[in-house]
Amino acid sequence: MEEEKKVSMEQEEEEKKETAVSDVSLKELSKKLDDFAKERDWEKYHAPRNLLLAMIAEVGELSELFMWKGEVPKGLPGWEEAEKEHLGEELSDVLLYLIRLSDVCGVDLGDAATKKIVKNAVKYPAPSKSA
Ligand SMILES: Nc1ccn([C@H]2C[C@H](O)[C@@H](COP(=O)(O)OP(=O)(O)OP(=O)(O)O)O2)c(=O)n1
Repeated sequence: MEEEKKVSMEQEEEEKKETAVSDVSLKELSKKLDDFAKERDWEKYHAPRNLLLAMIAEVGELSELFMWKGEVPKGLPGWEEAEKEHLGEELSDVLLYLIRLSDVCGVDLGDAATKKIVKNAVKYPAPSKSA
């Protein structure tokens, strides 16, 4: 009985790992990054300039994946699954450092980005469709 319970818990854990977490918020990620830094006593390293440089280094790693490939069509046809997985990791590193940087600078990134989209729309109005 106990053994069955253990097996089903293990199955549950495996399923959890495979389920995509696509609707996570910036706030949730920010909290996870804060916990990650606190648990390792890494807050002292997470100063704004360090985080900015770390993010730029990750942008370099992201660029390497596209280097010398010529133009890459949308959807990345022909890329192997492993390459796409690697791309996801590099994109995540950039995003995570950006979120952490915003956080330690006291910027609410979700709010700032939402306001910026509105500002962009005012600066670049869409052409009127009624003409
Ligand atoms: N001081 C640190 C070091 C790492 N990380 C986290 C944020 C990034 O998501 C990831 C970066 O880890 P690595 O520096 O090991 O970089 P990579 O994962 O890209 O490994 P590699 O450079 O070996 O490919 O870890 C962090 O928060 N603070």
